[in-house]
Amino acid sequence: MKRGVLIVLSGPSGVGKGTVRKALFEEPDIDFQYSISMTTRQPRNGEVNGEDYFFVTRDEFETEIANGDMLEYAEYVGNYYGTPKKFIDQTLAAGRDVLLEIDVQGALQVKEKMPEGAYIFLTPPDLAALKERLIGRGTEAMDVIDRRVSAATAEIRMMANYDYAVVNDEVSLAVNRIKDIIKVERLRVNRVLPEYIKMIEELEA
Ligand SMILES: Nc1ncnc2c1ncn2[C@@H]1O[C@H](COP(=O)(O)OP(=O)(O)OP(=O)(O)O)[C@@H](O)[C@H]1O
Ligand SMILES: Nc1nc2c(ncn2[C@@H]2O[C@H](COP(=O)(O)O)[C@@H](O)[C@H]2O)c(=O)[nH]1
Repeated sequence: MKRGVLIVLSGPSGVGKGTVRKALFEEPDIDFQYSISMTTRQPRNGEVNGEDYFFVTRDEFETEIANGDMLEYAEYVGNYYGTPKKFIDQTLAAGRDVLLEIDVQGALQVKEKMPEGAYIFLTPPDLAALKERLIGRGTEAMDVIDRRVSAATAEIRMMANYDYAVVNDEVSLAVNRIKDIIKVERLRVNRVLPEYIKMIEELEA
């Protein structure tokens, strides 16, 4: 059985990864599994355990690390964030496509282990827009926003380590760009080539 496609959507906090991912998953032709991350950060209003994140204590997170259960993890602005390994292994082995939405440190760790994935860096039009988005979201205090914007300047320098860069100027445009990347990736891993061959045969008939 063929393995699923691994897409890693990454980029600075506030660039719009979650917004773009949710819009992407509403597209009728997208059938990806979403990897729910684990974090030690406190839930925001409306966030649901097991849907947005698995919210755990630092001790619980460190036990997962010690047991080798994390595909990757990073400490970001004072909290742990990481990707449970079992879900990724099982989903890909079952031939299902999976999307990770993670920070830059984590994405580069996954790339070391799974270079066959597609690594997409979502970038803001500029840093001022990034800060405005974080302020507009209204979920972090100003000192945390400043730390996230400061982390972003180092993260944007890592863009060249990715396979693709996508500007999130408008959500619908970013979604279409990512859908094009997914098509290319499916062709690359030979998953839809038969459909194209059938199309060519029909055109030639
Ligand atoms: N293209 C866009 N234009 C304007 N605002 C946007 C755009 N994309 C997202 N936003 C807004 O920016 C804010 C941050 O978006 P979002 O929470 O999706 O970012 P994120 O990258 O997932 O952040 P984090 O990594 O911190 O979870 C939200 O208020 C969202 O509505
Ligand atoms: N390395 C990882 N980073 C992750 C993961 N899940 C989310 N994140 C990133 O953390 C920051 C902050 O997230 P927030 O929800 O507190 O705003 C952001 O860049 C996320 O993309 C993960 O599993 N591993």
